[in-house]
Order: sequence, then structure tokens, then C-alpha cells
Amino acid sequence: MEVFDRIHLDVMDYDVKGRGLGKVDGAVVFLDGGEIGDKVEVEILKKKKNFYEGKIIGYDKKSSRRVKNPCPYDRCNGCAFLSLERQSELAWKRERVASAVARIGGIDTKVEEVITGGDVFGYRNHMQFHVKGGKLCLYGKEGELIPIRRCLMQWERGNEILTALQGEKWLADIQTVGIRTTRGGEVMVILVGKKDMSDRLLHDAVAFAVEEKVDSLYYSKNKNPRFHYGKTFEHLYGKETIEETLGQFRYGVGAGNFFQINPYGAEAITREVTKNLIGAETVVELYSGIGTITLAASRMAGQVIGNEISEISVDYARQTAENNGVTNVRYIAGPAEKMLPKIAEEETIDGLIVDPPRAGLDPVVVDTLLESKPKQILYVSCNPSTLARDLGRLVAAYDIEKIQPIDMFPHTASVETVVNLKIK
Ligand SMILES: C[S@@+](CC[C@H](N)C(=O)[O-])C[C@H]1O[C@@H](n2cnc3c(N)ncnc32)[C@H](O)[C@@H]1O
Repeated sequence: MEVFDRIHLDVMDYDVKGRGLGKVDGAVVFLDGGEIGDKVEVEILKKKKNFYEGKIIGYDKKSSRRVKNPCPYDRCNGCAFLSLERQSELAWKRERVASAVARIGGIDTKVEEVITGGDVFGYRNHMQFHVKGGKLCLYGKEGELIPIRRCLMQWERGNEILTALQGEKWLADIQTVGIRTTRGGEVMVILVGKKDMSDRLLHDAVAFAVEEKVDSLYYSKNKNPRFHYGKTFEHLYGKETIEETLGQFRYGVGAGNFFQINPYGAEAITREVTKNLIGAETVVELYSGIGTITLAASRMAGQVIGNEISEISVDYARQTAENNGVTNVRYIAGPAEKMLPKIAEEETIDGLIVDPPRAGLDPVVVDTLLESKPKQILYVSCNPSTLARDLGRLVAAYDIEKIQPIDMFPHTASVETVVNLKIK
């Protein structure tokens, strides 16, 4: 088969981004969309050694799993699963975890039904929009910019500001606009431009913020197109931070802070961890970020030691613990692979929580765990493949008690998992 050939195939599965997959002559064809159960006509765009890439040009039969896409921006590349019934989305997410655990980890065990944290629309509290011709846009399926007046995934207060900003003339020198919201209805706007801010722009932006009751306004100068924001943030108007609560703890969210994008999902993960955490004297959390799980675990342990590579996140976590009157947590900045062996030498670790980035656990971390053998490990993962790889090693010393997938980002292909492991 060659490029530009047209073929008919069945969509059988999704790739990790939620795009359809089919097969021809035993080779996989990566598609630009489609739902499992669709019968489609495809034009081959690329031919590689072991696979093809194709574009759907017609439907011979549409899948019975399809629902009407509630989003008017069907070319937007933001959400993979808007035309798929929720049940099928959740079933696919569970199967994604189960097949990774079986295939990569070589483990035959039960995976629980996927749970969700809260609303499946309007859950995002932070979005960035690219500005083109004064219009705030998101990227389309072919890299084009699509003006958006309202995003179904963003909280309503954010959408009000998004709509109000559309077409404002003073946005001419702005390249990106960040909108952050809280469940209490506060909103922060972060304007990003390549140059220092002019007095004129400052004047117009502040006038907008006053008019639209924006709680906090920032400017960030950024010349690097790889990042949404620059390294520094200039506070222009209103409060310096907006306030969010996760569980029983309050967080001040600043322009440059990392903060969980779906607080309902973050609470669901934290609940799953604390529900399964056996009360202990010393709990260590590796990859602790801004300390959302660490703080919740502090209620169940004599002391909690959080370890995180980012000094900024560690400073923020320390400040948040202090603001919330939590005195039994301490944070150690540095790479987990260097810090865990030191912590394990100094402390008897009863319980260990890990929430690593997509790459999963460093092999040194796994080696140290297999040697120091904490009684319990709670593994929070955002990548089923690396989770499965690490579980494949940890089962040498641990039994898997529970694998709980959590739908942190409904309508996207991503799935979080919390695994409870107990020493054999
Ligand atoms: C999935 S996030 C964890 C978020 C965290 N649960 C929170 O509430 O903020 C992964 C974290 O691992 C950190 N990280 C990445 N590499 C690391 C390493 N080698 N050692 C320690 N932390 C690391 C990242 O900076 C990030 O904060």
C-alpha cells in the first residue's frame, strides 16, 4: 500500500492520545480521529516501516457508541472523547490500565472500575489561549488556530472572561492569555507578550480587569515559544493569589505556581491514597510537588517527609503547610533517586507514597524500595505503561492489593491510577 491510496477499515482501538487505530495487511494505521466501531474510508498520508498514518475521508458506518458532540468547535484538538459515550470512554481507560499491567508488567490481577472525581465538564481551572488578530484561540487538529468563545472544559467564570476578552484591540501585542479560576469564583488573568509592557497596554488591561471584576491580573514577558509563560510575572492589579481549597487545606494560587488542573480529580486521588494508607509513624512521599497528598497524609502519620526536585514547589509546599497550621510535615528538595537512599538510611519508612511524572520511578528508587521494604507503597501514576513496568519489578517483594484507575481528565485519553501495594 502506498501514500494517497484509499482504503476501507474498521476502527478497533485508540492510541494514547485517543485517536482511532485500524489495521491493514497486519499493519497498524494511526488515524486522525474515529471511534471504536466506526467503519471508515481512509486516505494514507504516511508510510513507515511498521505502520501507516491515515486521514478519515468518509464513514461507511458510524459506531453505535457515538453520541452527539456537545462542543461547537469540532476541529479543536483539545479533547479526544467528545463524540464517545462516557461508559465506553471509562471502559477503554480501565482496559488501558489492565492491558498495560498484563502486557508490560506481566501481572494477572483485577483492575477496579474507573472512578471520577466530580463534574465531567467545566472542570479545568487553568487554560492558556493563543492570541491571533486579537482573538483567543486553541490549536486545531492540523495545527491551525481556532478562535474560542467558550470551552466546555473550563469553569464558567473563566468562560465569561474568555468571551469578554475576544476581539479586545489592546490584545494586539499579547501572544498568550492564561485564565486561572477557583471553585469559589475567583479569576486570574495572565497576559503574555514578547516585549516589556507599554503604559498604554497596562492602562487598557487594568481598565478591562476593573470592568470585568477580574480578581488578579499579571503580565509575563516571554520570548521562548516552547513555554506558555516567561520566568517572571509582573503583578498589575488586584490580589497576588487566588484561593482554592483541596479537602480541608487552603492553597494560594499565584500566576507561576503549579496547581492541580482538576481539583475534583485531585481530591479523588488524595481520597484514594488516604483511604488505603495504613496509619504509620513515618510516611515518605516522593515526587511530592506542591504537597497536596503530603498534607492529607499528615493526618494519618506521626511525620510525613515530602521529597520533590523543584525548589519552587518545595518552598510553596512549606509555606502552604505553615499557612494551614500543619507541623508534622517536612520537605526535602532534590532528586528522589539521590534522596530516597539517604532518607532510608536515617528513618524507618512505614508507608511510602509516590506520584512520579510520566517517566515513572527511577530504577534507583525501585532498587532502594526493594532493599528498604516499607510496609506499604501507594503508587499514584499518570502513565499506565511506566506504572506497569515499575509494578513488574515491585511484585518481587509486594502484593498488589488494589489497582484503582481515576478519571482525572474526562473526555481526554489520559487516565490516573492509584495502586496499593503491601509487603509480602
Ligand atoms: C505528578 S507530579 C506530582 C504532583 C504532586 N502530587 C502535587 O500534588 O503537586 C510529579 C512531580 O515530580 C517532580 N519530579 C520530577 N522528577 C523528579 C525527581 N527526579 N525527583 C523528585 N521529584 C521529581 C516534578 O517536579 C513534579 O512536581
